[in-house]
Amino acid sequence: MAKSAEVKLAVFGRAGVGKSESTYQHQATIDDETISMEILDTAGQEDGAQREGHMRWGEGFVLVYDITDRGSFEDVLPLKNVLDEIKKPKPATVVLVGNKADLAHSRQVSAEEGRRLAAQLACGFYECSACTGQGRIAELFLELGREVRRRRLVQGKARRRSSTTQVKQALNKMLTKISS
Ligand SMILES: Nc1nc2c(ncn2[C@@H]2O[C@H](COP(=O)(O)OP(=O)(O)OP(=O)(O)O)[C@@H](O)[C@H]2O)c(=O)[nH]1
Repeated sequence: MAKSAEVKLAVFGRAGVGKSESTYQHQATIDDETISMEILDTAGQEDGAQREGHMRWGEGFVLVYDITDRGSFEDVLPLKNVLDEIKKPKPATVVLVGNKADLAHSRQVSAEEGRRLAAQLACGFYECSACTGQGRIAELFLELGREVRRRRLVQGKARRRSSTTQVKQALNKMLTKISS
């Protein structure tokens, strides 16, 4: 089996949306590679400095709202904007989760609205219930872990390419000096 990778994921969302209930997955196998995920369950009430520290720490973020609480849904976009600001120049890697899907009778946010927001954020979307286990909770962590890993590889390659270009430029300069 290939060597294991560590992916740091953090779960964000307004207090009471069900972050603690949904945070349980710690290890998963992706494409024959065991990926160990360190998952941070942030508190909805944490102060600015704490929140910023957690945002810097995480490589991938689960943005949770409660389908019975429209305010928690409206919190998502500003939260993503703060994450993007902290993760500049790359956008933050996120997945959107509408929790408490078992409380459909009290629903304030439709699944379609959730899907539309996910399309706007260019991320995956899941509706689930941390209480009943409804929805693909394990899969959403997998998707996020996989995406973090994919972006890390792409960025690593880009960094390697840019350092190769710098070496080539330096060699060209030296050669130009020598030949002049
Ligand atoms: N019906 C239902 N209740 C849920 C679900 N998920 C969480 N809850 C309940 O919602 C309440 C808040 O859940 P928590 O997981 O503590 O919420 P949290 O987002 O971690 O809250 P903070 O730690 O304050 O930020 C608890 O009473 C949970 O049992 C769910 O999927 N369905």
